[in-house]
Amino acid sequence: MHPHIAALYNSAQKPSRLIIGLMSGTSLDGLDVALCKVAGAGINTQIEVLNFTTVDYNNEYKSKIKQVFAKRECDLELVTLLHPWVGKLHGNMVNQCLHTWQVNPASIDVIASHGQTIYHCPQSQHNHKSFTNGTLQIGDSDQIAVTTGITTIGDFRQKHIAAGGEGAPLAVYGDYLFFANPNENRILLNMGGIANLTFLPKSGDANSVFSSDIGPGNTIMDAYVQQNFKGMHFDDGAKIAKAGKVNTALLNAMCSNTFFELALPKTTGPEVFNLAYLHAAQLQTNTQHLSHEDVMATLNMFSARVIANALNECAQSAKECVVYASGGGIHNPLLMAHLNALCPTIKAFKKTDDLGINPDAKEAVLFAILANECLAGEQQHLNNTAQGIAGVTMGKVSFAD
Ligand SMILES: Nc1ncnc2c1ncn2[C@@H]1O[C@H](COP(=O)(O)OP(=O)(O)OP(=O)(O)O)[C@@H](O)[C@H]1O
Ligand SMILES: CC(=O)N[C@H]1[C@@H]2OC[C@@H](O2)[C@@H](O)[C@@H]1O[C@H](C)C(=O)O
Repeated sequence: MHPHIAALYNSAQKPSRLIIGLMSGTSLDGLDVALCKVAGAGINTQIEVLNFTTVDYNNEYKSKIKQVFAKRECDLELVTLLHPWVGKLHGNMVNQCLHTWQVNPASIDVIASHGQTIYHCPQSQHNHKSFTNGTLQIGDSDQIAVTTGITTIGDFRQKHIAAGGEGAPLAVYGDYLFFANPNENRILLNMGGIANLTFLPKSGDANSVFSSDIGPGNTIMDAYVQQNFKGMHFDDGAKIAKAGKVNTALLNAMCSNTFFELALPKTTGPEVFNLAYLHAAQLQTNTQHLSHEDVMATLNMFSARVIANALNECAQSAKECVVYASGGGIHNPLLMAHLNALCPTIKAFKKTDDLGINPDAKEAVLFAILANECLAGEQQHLNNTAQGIAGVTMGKVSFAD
């Protein structure tokens, strides 16, 4: 047996494993790195987050990725070069974290790497009859494995697509295994660039569980701030939006898009929800001359309204749902206040730290859970193609040498 296979076999049989989960989202703010101690597998998974940090991306990373990010046309040579470059960078960031945390790389069983999404296009979006759903994450796992000396499991989304899914959201697998609870109907809400939710009925009925993207979380707000407020990446504390007034005509125009009419579950990305989307709605409503503050107030309410609509829809199918929120959007006080006001059907709004998981770390932890399933899972507990949940094991293995 190859020593790397023997090492994986050994890891899979240990009572607990050390797995580093890596997530680089659509906001391009940084690489989330979560060092997790994972015991068991399947519905017996137990997770302890031993260390977590976000390693901020510098302007070079942001500007290089933005040249290809969510663009239908871009420089193919640059994409080809970025794939190993991002992988190597992520590997170096992991090395830097391990050094800071004083953790021996040899003690880590595997790294779970999401990579950097550069394009996401479910069939409902691309409309080419001869193609299936598509998504592309760069940041080659071989580079991460070679740079860190740690076996790396990556590229999780392609199996989901191969099995008929849209490649996202994958949160449902980790959410179901780790957060489902027989005493409470739960909605796990993540508000990153794009907002998504997982519905977990207390019945535990795997056929009723589902996960879906909702629409924009922070992505259009971030893009608008970056375009109009030099040096700013996002509307910190919603200061800009709080100084403006919601424009109802613009808000209503933004809310009318075929994506919102599609049944759940569905996925989307900044390929749809971007500044061009805003500009089209402004042209349609003759609101091109609004102040930046009024535009931001409207964008904030737009995200809140579409998220609230999805939460209220879920809450109709199960009484007394409790929402557990995560992702950068929880730090936006105006967005949170709007959500509270727009969701009378929700019993309570909480954050995932009430369930023991730092809300900023949740997505990185999710990928650690997926890698743990790839390594030590026995069978998939979820398999419902109607809900976009394929009963497959995801992830590809890269060895260090
Ligand atoms: N203090 C704050 N005030 C307002 N907004 C904030 C604050 N902190 C973070 N955010 C928002 O959260 C975003 C980052 O969220 P997050 O890291 O969850 O995104 P992501 O992982 O890239 O997204 P996804 O994985 O969903 O694509 C920021 O770009 C910003 O819009
Ligand atoms: C293609 C892609 O990277 N999608 C992300 C993005 O960020 C949030 C939302 O859109 C979600 O669908 C997904 O990530 C999470 C981790 C998921 O798959 O559950």
